[in-house]
This record gives sequence, C-alpha cells and structure tokens, in this order.
Amino acid sequence: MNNQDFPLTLQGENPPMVRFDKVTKRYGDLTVLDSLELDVRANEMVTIVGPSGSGKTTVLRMLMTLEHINEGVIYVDGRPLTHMEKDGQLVRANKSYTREVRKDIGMVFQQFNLFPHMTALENCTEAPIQVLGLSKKDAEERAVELLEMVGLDDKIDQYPARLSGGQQQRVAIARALAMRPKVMLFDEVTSALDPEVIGEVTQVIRKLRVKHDLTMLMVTHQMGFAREISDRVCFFYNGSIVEQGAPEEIFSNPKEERTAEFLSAVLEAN
Ligand SMILES: Nc1ncnc2c1ncn2[C@@H]1O[C@H](COP(=O)(O)OP(=O)(O)OP(=O)(O)O)[C@@H](O)[C@H]1O
Repeated sequence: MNNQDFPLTLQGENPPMVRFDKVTKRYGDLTVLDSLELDVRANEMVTIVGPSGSGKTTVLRMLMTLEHINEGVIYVDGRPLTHMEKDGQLVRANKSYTREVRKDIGMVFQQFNLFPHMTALENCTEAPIQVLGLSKKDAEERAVELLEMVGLDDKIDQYPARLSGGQQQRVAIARALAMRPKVMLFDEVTSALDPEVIGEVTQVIRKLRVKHDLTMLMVTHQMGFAREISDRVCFFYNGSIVEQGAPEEIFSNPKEERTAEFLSAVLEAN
C-alpha cells in the first residue's frame, strides 16, 4: 500500500463518521474484503445484508480492530483508526493511539458476551470506571439510566444467568452505550434469540434511532427489520458492495441480479 494515497485526516464540510478507504482483508489466499469503499454519515443507520461468508461480520470486526487490515485505511470521525501520521505519511499506529480512536465505537454481538460473574449494573459500570475513569457513583447513575431506557429497571441487580436471552441482549446494548460511543455496531443481535423476544431487542434499536445521536452499522438476516429501520442498505457479495441504496429501492426494485436472487431466496426460506 502506498500510504501517500490516503489523507491524514478527513476534513471539510461534512466528513463521514466512518470511512473504509480501499480496505482489503485476506486470510491466506482468501480475499474477504476487496478494496472496500464504504462511507457512513453521522447519525446514519446503515445495514449490511448478503449471503453467508460475503464478509459482513468482517467489516464490523475490522472497525473493532479485532482483525488486522491488509491494505487501505479506516477512518472514524475523521481520524485514521489503525494508522497515524509520521513525517506527513500514514504509518501503522501503536496500540494506545488505536485504543483512543476505538473508544468512539461500541459493538453488540450475537452472543451477548456479558460478564457472567457481574450483575446487569456491574456489567454496565465496569468499562466506564476502568477505561473512562468515571467514579463509581457517576458510572452507576449512567448505567441505571441506560438500563431504564432498555426497560430493565427491575433487573439491575440480576446476574446474566437469571436473565432471558432478550434481557441479556438489552443489557449488552446498555453496556455498549455506557461508553458513550459515536458509532454502534450490531452483529446479528437477534440471531441467538427465541422469536418471541426478538421484538424487545429490535424495539430498543428503534428507540436509539430517535433518542441518541448515534451512527449505526448493523449486520442482520432479518430483512423486515433492515427494511424498516435503515437509512441505507448495502448488499454484500464476495467482499464487495454490489448494490446499495434506500431500503425501498433495494428490497422492491433491486438492480443487480445477485441482490434479487439473494432476496428471493431469503423470502422463500421465511
Ligand atoms: N479467522 C479466520 N480465518 C480464516 N477465514 C476466516 C476467518 N474469519 C472469517 N473467515 C472467512 O471469511 C469469510 C467472511 O466471513 P464473515 O464472517 O465476514 O462472513 P459473513 O458475511 O458475516 O457470514 P455469515 O452471514 O455466515 O455470518 C468467510 O469465508 C469466512 O470463512
């Protein structure tokens, strides 16, 4: 990669909150993301859909810096995520720089990933105290407010094992929000849930669209929810975006044959 090709920061009138600038990710011979270009505007809700193995989760994992980038640069709120300036060029950033930029990003996973030995409240206060340096009192105030927002005011002192899947996922959302991220990533957050509790989680995400100043990037197989909630839907195929647009365009009138085939297969399966 020639780092001179990439800006040191994104400036101007209205820089995107997230930019993938020609990002390539390989595992051995397998190219999972192929020079991906994707911008997400501040406060936009973008949903990524596409066949299994097309690279959707990898996009989110790259943003969480859980994966090494092979080529290209990711910018978050104008700053490169895994690179920093040296002598007018971008070079690989050290871990402490990247950790700082990554504070702007929160992620909710399919499998909740709560700390089992901590109550709902403790799950939500741990990182704000340890990472942001909040006092216990301030962190608890923030956590209680968020647990109320996700409808769990009566479960504050419960351990995850005593909560339903939907309740655990709502704690996971509150926990991510407690770090006050600018960007929230949702990776198949309803896939591990029983059908009857999916609604309580999607309801919380709907609420976030209205209540919070958040940029959101979501991977989901729930096409109905994607259609209803997204500002923009990106259809992934083999590590690239083959089609993107407003949900009504993508779902009602896909221009790409691969998108149409995928959507009809999904609708048939349902
Ligand atoms: N650690 C890894 N090592 C090797 N290959 C990997 C690794 N992680 C992911 N892959 C491969 O990368 C490709 C993209 O994976 P990814 O999880 O991003 O797909 P996806 O579109 O999210 O799929 P799904 O809808 O099934 O979750 C797949 O072919 C997967 O097997």
